[in-house]
Amino acid sequence: MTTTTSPMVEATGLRKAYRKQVVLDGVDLRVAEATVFALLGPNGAGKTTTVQILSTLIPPDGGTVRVAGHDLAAEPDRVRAVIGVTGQFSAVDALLTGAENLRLMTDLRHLGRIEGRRVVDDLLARFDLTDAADKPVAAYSGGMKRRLDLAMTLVGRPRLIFLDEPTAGLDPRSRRAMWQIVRELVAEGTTVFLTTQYLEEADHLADRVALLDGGRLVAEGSPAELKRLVPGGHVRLHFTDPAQLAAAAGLFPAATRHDDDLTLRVPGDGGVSGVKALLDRLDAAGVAVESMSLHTPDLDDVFLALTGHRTEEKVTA
Ligand SMILES: Nc1ncnc2c1ncn2[C@@H]1O[C@H](COP(=O)(O)OP(=O)(O)OP(=O)(O)O)[C@@H](O)[C@H]1O
Repeated sequence: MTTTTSPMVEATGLRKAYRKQVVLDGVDLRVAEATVFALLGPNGAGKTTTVQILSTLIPPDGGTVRVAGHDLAAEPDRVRAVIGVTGQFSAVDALLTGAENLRLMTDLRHLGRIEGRRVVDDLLARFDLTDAADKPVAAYSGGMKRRLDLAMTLVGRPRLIFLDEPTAGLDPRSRRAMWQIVRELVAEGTTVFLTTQYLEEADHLADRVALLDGGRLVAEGSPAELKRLVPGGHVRLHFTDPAQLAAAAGLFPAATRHDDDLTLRVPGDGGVSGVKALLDRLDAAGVAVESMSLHTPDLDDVFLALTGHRTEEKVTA
């Protein structure tokens, strides 16, 4: 893995408003080379706007950005030369075949016939599209289209790739295939800037995660660091008899009791020894528990704790 002192992306005080609606309200970002950075946030949080600014598609109202050491405002062409963008602004032409789409990209890059063909064949094979190479993209599945989109971006050998919600709407298998491709790219030294609404995706893929809400970053860190921001997990005990719930609540003073649904939340990390000790105590006291469930904090809990809502919720402006 490559390490450099200067980050691949460095944004300071990014601001953007549409009329009176402030979309980005002073956002600072640093993305190290050959890492995955995930920008999380609910619908309308400003993720796509951030990607559009960082990839030179729209100008910010304020703030400075450097990409691979180049100032975005002063040297946009140099920035464009090192980046690739895929996702919501897909360049894939549905009427052409997968191979034709890729050839279009190699022609745009003036790769020449022989080199162009080699690159197309390599990318088709790498993205598991060789069998579908001569089919029109209109007949591709969602996962195949995303893979082709990313393959087209790679023709330009970008050092930094923006993936805007790369697995939205994909089935779990296609999602995992995309994650594997991203990991391989990063292992080769590519930097990936990802936006996603899926916290699980960020958890699996990202070295650093930033949570965007209301135009500001509310937290930034590795998935593990962010999870440590929220209180630990708990064991939830379910009862059928209010008297049994009361008895259990007496055993665990730190627990939170919910009389409406007859549950007791006992703080704990969900580890085997802690759960066993808890069950042993209930058993020794002769308390009858109907069922139990374990809950460990995930990024969803972090987001909820920091913003008061979950990422899937629609934010109304
Ligand atoms: N060209 C535009 N003109 C006016 N408002 C815009 C424009 N582009 C984006 N917005 C508004 O800015 C806000 C942020 O949009 P953006 O697309 O960046 O959010 P997002 O986090 O990417 O959301 P999603 O997950 O839905 O893509 C939204 O309220 C959107 O309506």
